[in-house]
Amino acid sequence: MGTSPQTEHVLTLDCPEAPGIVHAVSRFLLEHGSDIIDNQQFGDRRDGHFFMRVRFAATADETATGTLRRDFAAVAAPFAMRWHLEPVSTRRRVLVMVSRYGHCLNDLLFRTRSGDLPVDVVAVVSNHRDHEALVTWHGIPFFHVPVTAATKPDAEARLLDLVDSFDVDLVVLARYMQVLSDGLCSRLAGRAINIHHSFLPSFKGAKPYHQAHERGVKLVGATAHYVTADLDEGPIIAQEVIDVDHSHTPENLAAIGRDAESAALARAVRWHCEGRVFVQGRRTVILR
Ligand SMILES: Nc1nc2c(c(=O)[nH]1)N[C@@H](CN(C=O)c1ccc(C(=O)N[C@@H](CCC(=O)O)C(=O)O)cc1)CN2
Repeated sequence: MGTSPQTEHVLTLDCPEAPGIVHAVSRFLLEHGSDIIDNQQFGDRRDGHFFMRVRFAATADETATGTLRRDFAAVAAPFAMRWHLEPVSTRRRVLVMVSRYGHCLNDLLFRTRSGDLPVDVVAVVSNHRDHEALVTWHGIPFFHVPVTAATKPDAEARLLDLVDSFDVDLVVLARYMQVLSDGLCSRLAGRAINIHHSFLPSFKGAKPYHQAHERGVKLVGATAHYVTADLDEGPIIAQEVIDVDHSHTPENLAAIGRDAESAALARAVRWHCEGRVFVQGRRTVILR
């Protein structure tokens, strides 16, 4: 359409299935002089729910996003839509939590530093000091928050203070080996992603590689999922698997698994931050 400068936005929405949803969205964009760049949608026939993600270019003036949001609210209401409209350039603010194993943290920091992952890691929290030097080298604030059964409530209150003070959009558990309380999980619902070092639902809990070795599996893997109060039960976002064989010890499996963990977690963080992930009960819909 126009040649005037444009700003790219992403509109994500979900609502009960109904006639005219796509028509209403495309008419709204046409009336606001916008070009659709790409569009993904899914209508779940089993539960009658509809999901949509549209990337579009709108006229680039500073009021564009506010105007689009104000006007889209009127389009969304009749369909009872849940929706978000965000400039593509918005970089999500991420707080990473880690314990002793640093491979997923290191991978996330490298990907964000190299521009591969469009997020800002604004803080790192750990119950150990192992990775303080790495995080400080990246110029990111590091917070040592030790956790014992007695100190867990204070530790979790400290984490929530940091989430608020750093205006965090997403908490990433990059091999953080403490179980979060029900209360913390509900405060972080839909904005905390964990990497579990197995191909769920197999080998939940601690020491999945030993469980895998004992069972004699031929694939090991990793699962990135939203954190819920039920350990390792959260909606799955991304999974990765790697071939293994009888010659691999549990330590070999853990070493092989590190690549799967880093890859699955980075993909889950990217998709979440690009607005591609919709939670539907215990499951997710990924529009990509
Ligand atoms: N509420 C939740 N908290 C956490 C989840 C989750 O799914 N829901 N995932 C874990 C990560 N994790 C597996 O992916 C995991 C971490 C820790 C344990 C565990 O049994 N921890 C022991 C302590 C271990 C230690 O101190 O090293 C415990 O907490 O008693 C199991 C699975 C992150 N949190």
